[in-house]
Amino acid sequence: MAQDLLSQIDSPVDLRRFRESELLILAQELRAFIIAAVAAKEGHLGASLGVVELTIALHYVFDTPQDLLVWDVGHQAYGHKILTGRRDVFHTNRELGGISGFPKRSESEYDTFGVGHSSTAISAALGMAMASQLKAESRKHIAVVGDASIASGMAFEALNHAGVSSADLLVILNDNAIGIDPAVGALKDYLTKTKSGKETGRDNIFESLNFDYSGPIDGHDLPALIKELERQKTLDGPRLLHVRTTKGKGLKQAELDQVRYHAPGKFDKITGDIPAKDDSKLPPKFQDVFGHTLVELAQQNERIVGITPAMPTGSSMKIMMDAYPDRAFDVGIAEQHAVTLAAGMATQGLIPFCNIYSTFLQRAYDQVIHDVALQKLPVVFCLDRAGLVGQDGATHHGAFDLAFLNCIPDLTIAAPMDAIELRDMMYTAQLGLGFPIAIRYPRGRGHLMDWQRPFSKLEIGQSRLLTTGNRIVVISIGTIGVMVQELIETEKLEVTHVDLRFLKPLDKSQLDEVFENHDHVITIEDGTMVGGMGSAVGDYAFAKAYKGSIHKLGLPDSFIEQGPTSDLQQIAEIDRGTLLSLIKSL
Ligand SMILES: Cc1ncc(C[n+]2csc(CCOP(=O)(O)OP(=O)(O)O)c2C)c(N)n1
Ligand SMILES: CC(=O)[C@@H](O)[C@H](O)COP(=O)(O)O
Ligand SMILES: [Mg+2]
Repeated sequence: MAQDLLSQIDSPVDLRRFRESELLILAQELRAFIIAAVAAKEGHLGASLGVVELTIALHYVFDTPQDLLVWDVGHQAYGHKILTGRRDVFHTNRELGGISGFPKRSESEYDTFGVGHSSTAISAALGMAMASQLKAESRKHIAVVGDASIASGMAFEALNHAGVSSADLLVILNDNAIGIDPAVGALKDYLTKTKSGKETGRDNIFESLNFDYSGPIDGHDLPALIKELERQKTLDGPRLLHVRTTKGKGLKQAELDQVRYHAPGKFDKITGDIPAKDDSKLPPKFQDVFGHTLVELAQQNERIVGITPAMPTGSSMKIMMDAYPDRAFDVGIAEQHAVTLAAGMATQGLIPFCNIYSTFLQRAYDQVIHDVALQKLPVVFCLDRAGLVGQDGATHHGAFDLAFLNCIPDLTIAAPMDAIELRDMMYTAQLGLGFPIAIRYPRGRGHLMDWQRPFSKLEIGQSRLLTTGNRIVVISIGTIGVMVQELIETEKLEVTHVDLRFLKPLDKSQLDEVFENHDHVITIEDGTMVGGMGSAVGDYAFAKAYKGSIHKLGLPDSFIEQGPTSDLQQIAEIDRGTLLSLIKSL
C-alpha cells in the first residue's frame, strides 16, 4: 500500500492527526490488513469489514479511551483492536497466549467492556453513563450494536431503561440486515423500511422510546459519518444513530456470501476464495448428525418441531428448516424466548427440539427451570458446543452446563460418547418421555464414519460398560470417553471404563458395582469439576461410604482462555497424558 498510514497508528491519538482525505486511504489499509490477517489465521471476518469506516470515525471523533466505547458481541472489533495499539500482535488473534478475538478489559484500556455474548452493550454503556453522572464526570458513552443483537430481549430492556434516563448515551445501530444468518423478525422488517427519522416522526420506534433518533446514514461514507458523529458529540441524553452497512464490505465474496464469510476459516486474501475441502472421508460434525437425525425423526413423528435462537447454520438446524420450513423456527438472538416458546409448544403436545449452544443457554437458565423443568414439559434441549470450543475462548466454552443443569429437578441430562449415541438419545427423547431432557455434545467432528445406523431405544439413566479391568475404574461422560477407550486399548490397561451416558439420573446400580469392585475411581469430563459429573459421583460415593480413592479430572475452577482445543485439554489436564500418568500412579 503506497502510503502505509496504518503503521503510523499506535493509538487513536495518532489517528486524530490525519486529514480526512488521509482517513479514506487509512480505511483501505485497515480493510486490507484485516483481510490478510483473517485469511491467514482465521477468525470473524464479515462483521469487522463492515465497520471499518465506523471504527475509524468513532476513534477520530471521540476522545477514546476517556470517552467510553462499547462493542456488542465484539466480533466486529478487529479494526478497533488494530487502531488501539494491537496491530503488531494482531497475528496472535485467538491463538493460545495471544490476544482475544473479542474486546477484553484486561487487554486494553480501550476495551471498556468484555464481550462475546450479544446484546449487552446498551446496558453496559448505560451503566457507565449513569456512573459518570453520579461521579460528575464529563465523557461520552457509545454502544455499537448490530441489527440482530438489538432485537434481543436484553437490548430492549436497556433501551426501555435508557429512554427514561438523562444519561449521555449514544447507541449506534449497525444495521447490515443480517446476523450470522439472515436476520429474522418484525424489527428487521421495520428497520429495512425505516427511512429518515424526520419522515417517520413519532412513528419511529426509537423515538417512541424517548431516544433522539437520527439516520439511517451510509456507514461506508466516512466524511458523512464523521460529520454526523461530530454533531452527536455535541448532544446529550439517549440518542440512537441508525447506520446502514454491508457485512463483508470490500471483499467481493464476503459481500456475496455473508453467511459463509462470517467466519470463513482460511482463504485467499487476494481472490477471497476458500480452498475446497473434501470432507467426505471425515466423520461428520456433531451438529450435522443432529441436523440429519432431526429430519429423519421428523419424517416419522409429525409432532417434532425445531427451534434455534439465531444459529441455524452453526447448529445445523438449517437442515430441518430446509426440509420442513413450517416446523423449524429461527427466533433470532432470543435464548430466553426460545426456551419458553418450546415450553409453550410442549404444553400442546408438540415435541420441540430446542437447539442452543451450551454457552448461550446460560442466558435462559430461569426459563429452563421455571418454564420447563418445574412443569415437567417434554422439551428436548440439544446443547451444541458443550465443553471446550477452542479459539472463541472463555466467553464461549460450554464449561458449565453439566454443573448448572444437574441441580435442576426433573431434568434428564445426557451426553453421547459418539454420533450413534447422539442419534439414539435423540430417538429416545421423542418417544414420549413426559419430562425434559438435555443432550449435550461438542463442537466439531466425532470419530465414526459409519454413524447412520438404525435407531435403538436407550434406557434413561443407564450407563454402558465398555471394558472390565480390576482395581481402577474410569467413569467418563460424553465424547471424552473416546480418548479414554483408545488409551485403554492401545496401552492395554487393565482398567474398567464406564461411559456414563446420563448425568441425571445417575446409574446408581452401575456405580454400586464399580465401588464394590474397584479401589480407585477416576472421573473425567470436559466440563467444570465444580458441581459436574465428578462431584455427582463423589457425592454418591460419600453417601455409600466408599472406601477407595476418587480422582476427579475436569475443567478447573477458573476461566479457560482461547487456543486449540487439544492444547486447552492439556492445560486443563483432561488429556490422554494426564490420564495415563494418573492411572500408572495408582
Ligand atoms: C447471546 C448470544 N447468542 C448468540 C450469539 C451468536 N452470535 C454471534 S454474532 C451473532 C449475530 C450478530 O448479528 P448482528 O448483531 O446483526 O451483528 P453483525 O454480525 O451483523 O455485525 C450471533 C447470533 C452470541 N454471540 N450471543
Ligand atoms: C461471535 C459468535 O458468538 C459466533 O460467531 C461464534 O463464534 C460461533 O461459533 P462457532 O464457530 O462454534 O459456530
Ligand atoms: Mg447485523
